[in-house]
Amino acid sequence: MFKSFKCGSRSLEEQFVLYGAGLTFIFLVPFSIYRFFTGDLTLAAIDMVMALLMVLIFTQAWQSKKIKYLNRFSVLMFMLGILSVMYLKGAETVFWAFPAMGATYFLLKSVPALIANIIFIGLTTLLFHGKLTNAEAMSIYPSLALVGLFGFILSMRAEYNNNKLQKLVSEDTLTGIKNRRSFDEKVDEIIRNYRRYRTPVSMLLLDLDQFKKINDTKGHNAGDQVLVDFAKLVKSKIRTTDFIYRFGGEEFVVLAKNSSLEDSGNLADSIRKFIKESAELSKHQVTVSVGVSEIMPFDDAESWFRRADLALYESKSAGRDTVRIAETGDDTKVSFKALSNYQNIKPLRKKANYLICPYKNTHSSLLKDNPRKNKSFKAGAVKRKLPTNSPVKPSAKSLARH
Ligand SMILES: Nc1nc2c(ncn2[C@@H]2O[C@H](COP(=O)(O)OP(=O)(O)OP(=O)(O)O)[C@@H](O)[C@H]2O)c(=O)[nH]1
Repeated sequence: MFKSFKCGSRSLEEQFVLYGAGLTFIFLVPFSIYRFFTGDLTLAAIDMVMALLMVLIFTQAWQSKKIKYLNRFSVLMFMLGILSVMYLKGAETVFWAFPAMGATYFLLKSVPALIANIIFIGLTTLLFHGKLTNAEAMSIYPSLALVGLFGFILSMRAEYNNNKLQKLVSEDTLTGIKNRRSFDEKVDEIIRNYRRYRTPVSMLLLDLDQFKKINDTKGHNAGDQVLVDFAKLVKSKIRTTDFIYRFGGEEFVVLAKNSSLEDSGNLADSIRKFIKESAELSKHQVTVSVGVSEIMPFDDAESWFRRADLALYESKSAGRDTVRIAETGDDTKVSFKALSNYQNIKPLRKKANYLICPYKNTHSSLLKDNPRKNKSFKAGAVKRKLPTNSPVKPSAKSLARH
């Protein structure tokens, strides 16, 4: 139910299992001891077994953080425990069923929790079959059914609100694609995975060219529609395993998984062409500049993004409607490895709108040479300001690199 919300390093759902198992253990142990000393050995044993199972659930949740199966297991244990108590002690202990039924809605999603509760009520009916007076049956079964029903409605409402909230914080309201916040989260996740599996991932930073002109000449609504169409078109061009985000304003990012610098360069160039030739956008003469960088072993979120941003800057400087790739390479061990990955990239240099920008000693010199070096990656969109009398001629510095 709380799947998406994180609190510290553990999700609320994980915390709930930990607190739930811990508190249930603390609650059950005195009961077990009391029953032991009052001679109720069977119930004392059931309480103790339940308490030990709570210790098991707690330690598993603490270590593995995979609480999906633990939740199901907890529900099963709760229900079996209550059914055993009701079997041994009779209908007067049925009130223990209510907290157990309520707990299922915290531990499972609403529909599985409802199913679990229906099964529980069915088993309770079998257990009490022929043992209840009509008056008892008329109060026990409807009350169990109502707890199950209201729990379900509450849980559905919480899930609905949770999903709505999740959408609000993670999506861009104009284009419907994921927003900057989701991008930050995904980049962190990709970097964590990359450090472990070393699967290549590239970042394509896309910036619409002279977008201000569209707003100024055709109005803000037309500008909005261009952004919507642009997001839709790029989304249709990338693989379903890739991700697209609106980074801010007229700037978008694609994260291409399992994609080397060369593959991503080709992808970026095909997006550039696709946008230029698309029926929806060509009437506004929309073009896009793209900067591409591939994640490197030494990267953090900022340095990876910074390379794509520099490549985009080069792309804008070179007259817009182009793709630039930030190629890493220096004499350090890390970059030597990186260089050997790019042996096949040379043919791309021949393409007119497609040039490779080798940034030497990427990690340190990027931050040293970049005029926006003090801007924090997380602090807001970095903006580059270029002369608006497009097309800007490729800068001598940029061409000199090649
Ligand atoms: N319609 C609309 N315009 C937006 C939105 N967000 C940002 N903008 C506009 O996007 C424009 C961006 O302008 P600039 O940063 O000068 O960039 P540009 O005109 O694309 O020029 P270059 O990037 O240098 O090619 C600004 O006029 C913003 O007002 C939006 O959600 N809708």
